[in-house]
Amino acid sequence: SESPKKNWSINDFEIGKPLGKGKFGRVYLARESKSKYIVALKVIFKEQIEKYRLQHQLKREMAIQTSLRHPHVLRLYGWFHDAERIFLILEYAHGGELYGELRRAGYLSEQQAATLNREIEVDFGYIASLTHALAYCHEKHVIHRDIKPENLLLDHEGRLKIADFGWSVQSTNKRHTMCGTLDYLAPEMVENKAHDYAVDNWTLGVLCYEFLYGVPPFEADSQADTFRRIMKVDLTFPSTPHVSTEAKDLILQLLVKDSAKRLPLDKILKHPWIIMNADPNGS
Ligand SMILES: Clc1cnc2c(Nc3ccc(N4CCOCC4)cc3)nc(-c3cccnc3)cn12
Repeated sequence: SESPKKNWSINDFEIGKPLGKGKFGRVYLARESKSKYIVALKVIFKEQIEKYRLQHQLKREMAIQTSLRHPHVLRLYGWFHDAERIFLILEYAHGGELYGELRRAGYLSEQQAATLNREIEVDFGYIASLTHALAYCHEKHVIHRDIKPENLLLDHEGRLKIADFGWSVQSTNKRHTMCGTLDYLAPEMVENKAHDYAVDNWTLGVLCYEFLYGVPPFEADSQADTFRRIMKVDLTFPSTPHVSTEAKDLILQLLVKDSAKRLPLDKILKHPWIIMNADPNGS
């Protein structure tokens, strides 16, 4: 909704059920009283932000997410604050977390993971959608750096929405800050080396593997072992479930240690695995 710049307050909203817990607060279903428009209200406690000195990061997340307009990026409509809390007015993703779907299903079909066609319109599956969204973010000089199933939401039609730009950065040059969870970290992040856009390409490879096998590729019992597996790119493909050689080929072209050698986003969309799953006459 293109609401004109308005200084919102909590009295403009009816708060509904909690949708989930974020790192620094909770997310609630909410409705704007006048328009009856449904939103997600993310409540962040100032004292938590001050304690971890994340004010600038939160400001950056808000500036970035407000500036991004893409069908696969969750909208941030605006924000307001009171004495102890900051409220983000976010697009409500009716389908909840992709994580939930992945855990319920165990793993996704190749069609669902790569791309899928709907009678009504060409719609893209998760990897294709993510690639389009990341290409858009990279055009706007934004590296997300924290793409993981928990940050991927689904709308009422099951379309993917990237949320939680808490760790993204407006990339002017190479970044050095450590962030994100372990499983999805590219080697250069794990080594706390300079990194750039290509970290998101690596993460696409991690997610592609996880969508098809139900577990991330470098999962291990301890953080140290996960680090080691990432640094060695210790990648194995279980024989089950049957995954096509094209899917494995794409994963192998993304999980490459040398960030300059990872398949660029535009080439991902032309990869045989994506093409063969975009069934042109609708399925
Ligand atoms: Cl931001 C934002 C926008 N929309 C959401 C959302 N939407 C949403 C919809 C529906 C269901 N349910 C659908 C029926 O089955 C039960 C779950 C959950 C979340 N969830 C979260 C969230 C955050 C943290 C943990 N867990 C969920 C954040 N969101």
